Amino acid sequence: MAAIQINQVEKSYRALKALNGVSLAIEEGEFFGLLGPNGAGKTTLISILAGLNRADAGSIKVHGYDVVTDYRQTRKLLGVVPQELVFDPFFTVRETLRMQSGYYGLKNNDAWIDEVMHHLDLTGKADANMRALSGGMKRRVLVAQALVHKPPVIVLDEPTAGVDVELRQTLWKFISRLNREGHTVVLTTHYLEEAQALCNRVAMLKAGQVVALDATSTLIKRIAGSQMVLRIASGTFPDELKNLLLHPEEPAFGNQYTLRVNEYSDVEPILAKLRLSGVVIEDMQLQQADLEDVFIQIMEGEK
Ligand SMILES: Nc1ncnc2c1ncn2[C@@H]1O[C@H](COP(=O)(O)OP(=O)(O)OP(=O)(O)O)[C@@H](O)[C@H]1O
Repeated sequence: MAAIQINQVEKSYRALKALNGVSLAIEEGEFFGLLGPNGAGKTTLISILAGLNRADAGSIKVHGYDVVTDYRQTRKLLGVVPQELVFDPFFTVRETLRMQSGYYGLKNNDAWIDEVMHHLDLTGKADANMRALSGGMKRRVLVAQALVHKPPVIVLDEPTAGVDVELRQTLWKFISRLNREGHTVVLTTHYLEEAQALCNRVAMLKAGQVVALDATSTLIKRIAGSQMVLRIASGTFPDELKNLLLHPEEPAFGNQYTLRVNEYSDVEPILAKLRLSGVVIEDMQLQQADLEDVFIQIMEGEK
């Protein structure tokens, strides 16, 4: 059974179709990335999943339970870290986490609360009032709050937007550990490097539709290929290689040319053609394409 089964979900805000028939299944134990430019519909999808918003059509199931009709079950299965920081400023960190535990009917949850605070480097702030915390610290509490009931499915909406490197590392270490222990993790982020490093599989949303859905490594291999960056010391770049340029419509950047190569065996014939046309190479680098290249290609609509 899928951890999350999203079936033909539609949502409009007046004339704007924020989600236009989204379907995808996230398996138990996956570390899944939900990517897309601003306004693609990621937060709308997560808020429907979390029961904070209603779909106009379609359904979402968590471990087989419907997020609308079986809300009591799905809210126990899910731990959602929202994008926005909303807190009661008069409570301490520990009180906030105890209250959240109470909300799930958990008494005597202190051992786990202590462990979560420890892993998120919050122990030193346990008795500080929420209003006295920095934005980064508040975000840690938001993560801790979503984890008090040890949810099997953890959903993080832009958890690292605007936070420092230290928190990112602390957070990813802890979330990766929970994932290794069997928790399903769904992440939205604009940091594609982060998504590439963490997510086994990603979906890309564009204008409310899924435009790519695959293993991260497959997407990178299938779509982007590698790049060869050449700097020419002398000679003229031959016309017959211009079809390999990554951006043939743009003028060359200084003496630098970026070519698309699919395999290492493509490199030698390119070098031979350059040599024949009298080009002397000053510098050459082969760069493996990354998720950002894939993202840009897909969002521009060329596959
Ligand atoms: N409550 C609302 N009322 C009207 N329009 C909304 C509302 N919430 C979202 N939208 C619109 O729906 C579209 C999808 O928004 P959503 O926040 O889901 O995108 P997103 O992919 O999460 O974007 P971001 O990366 O900026 O967080 C956007 O065009 C947004 O302006």
